[in-house]
Amino acid sequence: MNDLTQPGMPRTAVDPMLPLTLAGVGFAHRGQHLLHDIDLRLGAGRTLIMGPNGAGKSLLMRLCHGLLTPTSGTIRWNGRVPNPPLALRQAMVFQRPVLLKRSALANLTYVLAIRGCPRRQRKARAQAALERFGLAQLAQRPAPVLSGGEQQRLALARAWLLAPDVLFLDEPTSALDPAAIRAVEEAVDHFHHSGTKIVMTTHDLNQARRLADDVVFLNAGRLLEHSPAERFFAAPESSEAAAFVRGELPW
Ligand SMILES: Nc1ncnc2c1ncn2[C@@H]1O[C@H](COP(=O)(O)OP(=O)(O)OP(=O)(O)O)[C@@H](O)[C@H]1O
Repeated sequence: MNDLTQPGMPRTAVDPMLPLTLAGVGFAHRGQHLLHDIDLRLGAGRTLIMGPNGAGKSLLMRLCHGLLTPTSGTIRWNGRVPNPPLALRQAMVFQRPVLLKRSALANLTYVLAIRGCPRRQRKARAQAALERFGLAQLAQRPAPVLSGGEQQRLALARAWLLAPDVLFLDEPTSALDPAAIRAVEEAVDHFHHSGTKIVMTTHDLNQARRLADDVVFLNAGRLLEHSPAERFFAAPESSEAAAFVRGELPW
């Protein structure tokens, strides 16, 4: 199997994944309702999911990515129910990326191998990805000893090799210094400009202002607002979102 397209060239044009639509999606665990009746339609561009701690942002992303199954409602990708081929066209980067205890380079050649990339192409493609994300000098360094920012970029380089149509990022910069945050934001830009749909959570209002095309605002497991970013920041509809934008809702 050689399932990889060239990184930076999502297959959206030939076989669109989007829109992603959620209808009446809920998630309950041990009788506790954590997400309630979410209706949402996401098209292209950068969607930032915002809201206070415990609002359900990560849960919502995990449901969209297929790591969890809704206990009510439906999720559709351009009308299709989630299935393994559609899952392969998505990637997710976590706040603390899960990396192999091998070199940075080996983390990348491994993912190429399991996606069926011919052995002779793996090293060059992995090195190109390391270069793109500013990690070329660190190719032989074991991934566990990389700094937080470097690990994040390695996780992004790995996702880049998968050429995802959709990339989910769960608080990818929360523990990083300003230079590392900028590097991750540039990396997100690479994806965006190559046509990858971005769905990302952040607690950083300034980052959301820099990156967002549209904002999904959650509070206590409910979707209170989904608006173009400009409108969300200038004139939020709900009192909760207005307080949040003023920095008054607790994180
Ligand atoms: N797999 C799970 N099973 C049961 N409960 C969960 C699960 N994942 C999250 N929760 C609970 O659901 C609620 C929402 O969690 P979630 O991680 O989505 O919040 P969040 O908005 O991402 O918060 P934060 O900003 O703190 O990261 C929390 O109360 C959490 O404890």
